[in-house]
Amino acid sequence: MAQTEKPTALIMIFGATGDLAKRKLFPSLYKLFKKEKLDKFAVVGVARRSLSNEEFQLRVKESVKENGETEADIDKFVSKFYYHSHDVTDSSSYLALGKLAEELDSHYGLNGNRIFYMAMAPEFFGTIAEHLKKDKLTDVSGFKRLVIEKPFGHDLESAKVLNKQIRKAFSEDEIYRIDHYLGKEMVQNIEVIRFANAMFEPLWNNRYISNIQVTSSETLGVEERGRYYEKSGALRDMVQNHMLQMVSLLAMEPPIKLTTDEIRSEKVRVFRALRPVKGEEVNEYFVRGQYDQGSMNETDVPAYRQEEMVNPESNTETFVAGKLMIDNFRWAGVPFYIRTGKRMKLSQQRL
Ligand SMILES: NC(=O)C1=CN([C@@H]2O[C@H](COP(=O)(O)OP(=O)(O)OC[C@H]3O[C@@H](n4cnc5c(N)ncnc54)[C@H](OP(=O)(O)O)[C@@H]3O)[C@@H](O)[C@H]2O)C=CC1
Ligand SMILES: O=C1O[C@H](COP(=O)(O)O)[C@@H](O)[C@H](O)[C@H]1O
Repeated sequence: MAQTEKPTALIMIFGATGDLAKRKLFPSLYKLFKKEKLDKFAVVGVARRSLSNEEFQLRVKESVKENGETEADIDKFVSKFYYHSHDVTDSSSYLALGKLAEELDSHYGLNGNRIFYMAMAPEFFGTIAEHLKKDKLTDVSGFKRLVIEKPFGHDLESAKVLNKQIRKAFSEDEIYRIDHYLGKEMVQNIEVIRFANAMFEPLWNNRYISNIQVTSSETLGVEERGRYYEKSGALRDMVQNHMLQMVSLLAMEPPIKLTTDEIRSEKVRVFRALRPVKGEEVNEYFVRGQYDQGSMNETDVPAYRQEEMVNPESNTETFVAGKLMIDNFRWAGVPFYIRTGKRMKLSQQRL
């Protein structure tokens, strides 16, 4: 598809009743729809709970409502949303999903294009990809894409296994491993400030910068995501992906071209220069914390251990702060301080 063409596709969201779908995916799709950046499309939401199409559409409607939106626009948008109740571990259910996909493809004239968005706990990513292939949902006449955010495995070994699983169903250029922080204006501005501004680049080094701080604090608690969060904690939920992406953009050398591959290579060089922290040094470099009960805007809020689907004795961290050192010529001696947490006093992302 040429960059200027408006996309036409069936979008399948796995985990369509969850937080990511509600807070990010539906509102983003609606913004594209309002700006007329989507051509023909339909959305199939997949999750276990039993919902009718109308109930699902109502949830989508609630998540996109903002001041000034017209009901008619929203109704037109949500009318393209369908719901398929399905446990992704149950093989028998994919055939029905495939049938629904074909019907919608032909009803809306979607040219056989399909986007599969994994808005579910990471342990399901590989299973879903394998089923999509086995049950022929990836046998399409148009393009197919798999979108995954994170966590991508929980260590190197599991990331490799996951890669193998998804590569059986999708080729490398069909897989979009994304990080939504890279779409934030503040993060996109890093490149502009650094590389399109002759004033800053000469100062961007250890001679003029004493330390760099990257903060992402949220006032939200874990909400209804206890099951997922218990296995992830702040370290895997925020640090290993978003925080390190920001550190790499701040620290990388100017790429020879502003292309995906060149930028990635420069980021990888930053990670190679990251000083490993030995087991016995962890306490010197990192602190972890967990939120207790308290009040936010005069409303009582529970402790992490009292949240739904959280072990009452959980030691999962909801706050992490740490110091990273990048041992290269540019950054020798400059600490990068990162901090992120839930149920903090302020919601802010700061560099
Ligand atoms: N929330 C966020 O801001 C962000 C989240 N992410 C990533 O997105 C993914 C999802 O996160 P999030 O939305 O927060 O998680 P949630 O726990 O809020 O949602 C999980 C979803 O998966 C569904 N689900 C769970 N088990 C099954 C199953 N066996 N079969 C079918 N559906 C199932 C749930 O619905 P039901 O119970 O009805 O089955 C629900 O819709 C995670 O990998 C997370 O890291 C990435 C960036 C931001
Ligand atoms: O990836 C995630 O990000 C959100 C925070 O993103 P933001 O765009 O709302 O700042 C976080 O709440 C969630 O736990 C995590 O999975």
